[in-house]
Amino acid sequence: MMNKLEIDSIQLHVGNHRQLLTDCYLSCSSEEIIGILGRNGSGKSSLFEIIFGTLEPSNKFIRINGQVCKTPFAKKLVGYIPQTSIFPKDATVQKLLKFLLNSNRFEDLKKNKRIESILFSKIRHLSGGELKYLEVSTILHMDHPFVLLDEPFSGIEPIFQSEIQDLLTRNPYKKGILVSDHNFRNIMDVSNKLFLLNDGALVKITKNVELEYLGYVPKGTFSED
Ligand SMILES: Nc1ncnc2c1ncn2[C@@H]1O[C@H](COP(=O)(O)OP(=O)(O)OP(=O)(O)O)[C@@H](O)[C@H]1O
Repeated sequence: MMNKLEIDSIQLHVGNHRQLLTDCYLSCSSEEIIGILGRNGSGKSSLFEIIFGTLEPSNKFIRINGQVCKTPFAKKLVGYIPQTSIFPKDATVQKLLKFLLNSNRFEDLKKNKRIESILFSKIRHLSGGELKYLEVSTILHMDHPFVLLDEPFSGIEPIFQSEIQDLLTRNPYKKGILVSDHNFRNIMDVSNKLFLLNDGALVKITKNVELEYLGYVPKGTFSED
């Protein structure tokens, strides 16, 4: 089944009436990977929490398959991997996966060599790369039709960055994916659509050089001079 997530009219104020998000529109369909770039503090994590349903802005409009949805997480429509892990540290990987996944999906994920090799380890003993790989592969095997990934490549060694990219592009259960990170090349490699969160608005990027014009990357990153 093809699913569609639409967000619109997001208004978020923080602190002393500062308006952090003013004009965010995007739509994401099954199998689409949408990359969201933005400078530190531009509001990417806040936007994800709003879409997930755990941060309440002054205004929002979120529709899933045409239905307005106030708390997508409660209806298991959206899964979220935040920057900092929330997986329970004392559980073993196997125990956690059996809890989070149905038996078919568990068997499926267990075939993955990386997962197989850490199955009996405790979460607290995984390396940063192993943990992020586990989190991303797990959320992609859960039931939510949409997944939000906040900085899955940050602080991760190159081999794992590339393996996490592979997880996203394989996307076996055809989820709609929103992914943000400061490693813009990883994001550009995996995404079908790219946005820059700039001055509170989601700006659609169609040519890489626009990221220079908007002051997100240094001059010369994509242009000749
Ligand atoms: N309740 C609050 N009161 C004051 N400022 C806030 C509040 N919540 C968020 N902010 C500010 O809003 C900004 C956006 O934060 P957010 O974490 O969403 O940005 P981000 O783009 O994910 O940043 P980063 O890339 O550094 O993780 C930050 O400057 C933060 O300090």
